[in-house]
Amino acid sequence: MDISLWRTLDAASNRASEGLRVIEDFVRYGQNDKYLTTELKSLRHQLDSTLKKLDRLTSIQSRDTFGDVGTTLQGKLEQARSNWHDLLTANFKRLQQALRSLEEHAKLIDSAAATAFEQARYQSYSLEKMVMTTIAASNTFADVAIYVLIDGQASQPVFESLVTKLLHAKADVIQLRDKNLDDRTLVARAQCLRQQTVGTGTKFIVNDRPDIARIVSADGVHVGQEELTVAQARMVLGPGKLVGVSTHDINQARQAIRDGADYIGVGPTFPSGTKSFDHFPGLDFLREVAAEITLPAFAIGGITADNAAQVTAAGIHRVAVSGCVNQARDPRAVIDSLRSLLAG
Ligand SMILES: Cc1ncc(COP(=O)(O)OP(=O)(O)O)c(N)n1
Ligand SMILES: Cc1nc(C(=O)O)sc1CCOP(=O)(O)O
Ligand SMILES: [Mg+2]
Repeated sequence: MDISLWRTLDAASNRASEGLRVIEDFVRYGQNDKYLTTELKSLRHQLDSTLKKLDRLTSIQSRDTFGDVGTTLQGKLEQARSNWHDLLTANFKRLQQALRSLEEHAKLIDSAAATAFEQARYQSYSLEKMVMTTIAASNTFADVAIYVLIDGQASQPVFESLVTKLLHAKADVIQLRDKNLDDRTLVARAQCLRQQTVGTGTKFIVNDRPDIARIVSADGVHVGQEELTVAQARMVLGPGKLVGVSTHDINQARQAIRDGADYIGVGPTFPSGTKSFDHFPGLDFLREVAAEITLPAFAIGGITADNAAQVTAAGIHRVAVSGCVNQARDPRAVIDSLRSLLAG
């Protein structure tokens, strides 16, 4: 066996492991994201076990760091990482290029190892999407705590007046969720909500309908477990828009991350006057999400200023509410007290 092949495998395996470690450290210590850390760790272990199957000793013996012409060719760019995005992008690239090199060179000696490196490379593409989306979404929703769901109301003027109150109350997100209006009326309400929210800092999400979200240039869409997938919703909405997903158990929450959702609804937490449910994952589910997920998560279902402290005690500091705000005589007072409870 040509020693140069072992030298190449040694260098590429070190590069892959190092790139993966940088990403894992960032997600673990910088983001405190247990789920993503676990996924990255599992890829690292998988990679280690494939590398072990190759002849690691021969590979190390063939190492010639001082004779490597590449060690003195480091570009300026390699020392310059101006933000988390650059740092992660560079290290995912390093990982993927190293995996490709391992795959191509392993083909010369061990086709099973080559296939394993190929699988690891595909997994790294998915992980890149999950990590980058989660961190970007955490930034997008950094100051977002109160998400209000409203229906289309009895008329356009009544609707406009409700939206005006919610904007004065500084609701962070308003979702238009109406299961009864015909499409044209729904589009008219959505257009009105778009005009009222534009430039205010309040995000505008359409429930269920990426087509309507696109028509009115909403900020995003919210989909449920039996509706369009995140990828399908993005296909309709176009790039740069938010897609949220309802989740009712921890596996659905993990799947939403793998699908590249920007946020999740987690519930139902308590019995709700807005929608009826047979099953309540409740506070236990909120605790599970808080323990391992940093993708923005909004507790939903029967949340009011009277029980919001239980939500924060479960580790969730964002809520999506409907009844407690829309039926209040003073929506602003409710939003203010929710906000101070969530901040506490
Ligand atoms: C923020 C948020 N979370 C959950 C839901 C519920 O969505 P879904 O399960 O699709 O049910 P419907 O709202 O469509 O009845 C939501 N709308 N928003
Ligand atoms: C629409 C909806 N979805 C839920 C879920 O758990 O997925 S709970 C819910 C109702 C939210 O309204 P309220 O604050 O009035 O209970
Ligand atoms: Mg829905």
